[in-house]
Amino acid sequence: MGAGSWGTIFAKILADADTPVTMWARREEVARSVNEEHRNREYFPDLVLPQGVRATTDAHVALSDADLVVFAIPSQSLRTNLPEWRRHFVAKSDQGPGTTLLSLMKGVELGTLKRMSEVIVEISGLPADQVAIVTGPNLAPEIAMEQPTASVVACTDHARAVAVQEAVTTSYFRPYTDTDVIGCELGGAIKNVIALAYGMASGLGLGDNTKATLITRGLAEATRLGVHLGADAATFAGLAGLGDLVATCSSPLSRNHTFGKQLGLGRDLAQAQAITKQTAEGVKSCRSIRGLAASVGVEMPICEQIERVCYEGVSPKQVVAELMARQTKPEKELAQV
Ligand SMILES: NC(=O)c1ccc[n+]([C@@H]2O[C@H](COP(=O)([O-])OP(=O)(O)OC[C@H]3O[C@@H](n4cnc5c(N)ncnc54)[C@H](O)[C@@H]3O)[C@@H](O)[C@H]2O)c1
Ligand SMILES: O=P(O)(O)OC[C@H](O)CO
Repeated sequence: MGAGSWGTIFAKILADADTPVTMWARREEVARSVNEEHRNREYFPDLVLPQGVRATTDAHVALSDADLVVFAIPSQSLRTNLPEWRRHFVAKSDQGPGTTLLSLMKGVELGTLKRMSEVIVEISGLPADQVAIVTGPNLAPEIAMEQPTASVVACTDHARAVAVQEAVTTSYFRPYTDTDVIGCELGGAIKNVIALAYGMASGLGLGDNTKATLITRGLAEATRLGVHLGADAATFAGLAGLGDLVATCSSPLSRNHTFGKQLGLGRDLAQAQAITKQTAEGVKSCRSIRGLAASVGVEMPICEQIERVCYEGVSPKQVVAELMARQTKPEKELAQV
């Protein structure tokens, strides 16, 4: 569900793993180009998609026979789409182990402060055991070129995670399984905000010490929130945590990095949006993640400062000064949790 950057490349992964796939696209021209030319002209004009990838704009056609329903739209748009989609997959879910609902999205919902899998459980009415996520260092343009990467399939039902793992294993995509959905999902959402900070540091012309500090302290604040919300601290040292954080922060292919760089160069939110034009999930998630942290009394100073740059007009230079002026403390605060 979603024929954008990641939806298209994930469809390629499924088809290359011999799992037939029907992509749902919003626009007729996108579905037509996939079916007639085996290309998604808008997102990857030079990439020939496998024969096993079909596309439709009809949600019923995409969903009614699906064993695995994959969501790949911007996080904040999931809630408005799910009630209509749900009608088509819930009936099928009465049979066998039931439909698996798989989120590829990396965000936290504004207002409810829910992770994407929580939104899916709430609206689908299906048990959490039927909802899985895929997350990790997975920049779609690199995977489009079949550059090797690893990823994580997380589900509270281990057997279901293994089934998804089998459905998406290829010579270039190596998924591991995990049952820590909370940690994996938070790792994916928070790294987008830290990548905004890292991009901002690039825009300010700051060097590798600053960037390494952002990655390390960003990981510390992600871990701190995760552990408070029931995640396993070790998850944040893995692909869904450190792996994705490093890839997204350091890659010019990352939309969050690119957006942050524009902010660091002195553009405001509207200007950065107009220049980059793509989904940078951290811009909205910095608000919900900060809200989530506040709701459990956890400090997330980098996320907080990114929100101030985005929504309060504070300059990136000023937030650097404020982060550096914070009260000094021991590094390994987790020991105190
Ligand atoms: N692109 C990547 O490399 C990548 C990798 C891993 C995870 N993700 C995550 O996957 C999710 C989707 O990202 P993407 O890169 O595919 O985004 P994208 O912007 O490339 O594509 C989004 C798709 O959703 C559709 N869409 C947009 N607004 C919609 C709405 N209101 N209702 C229905 N459909 C809508 C668009 O038409 C498009 O097909 C994000 O949460 C992102 O963080 C992306
Ligand atoms: O382009 P970004 O910043 O949305 O990052 C894409 C993926 O999440 C990287 O794993």
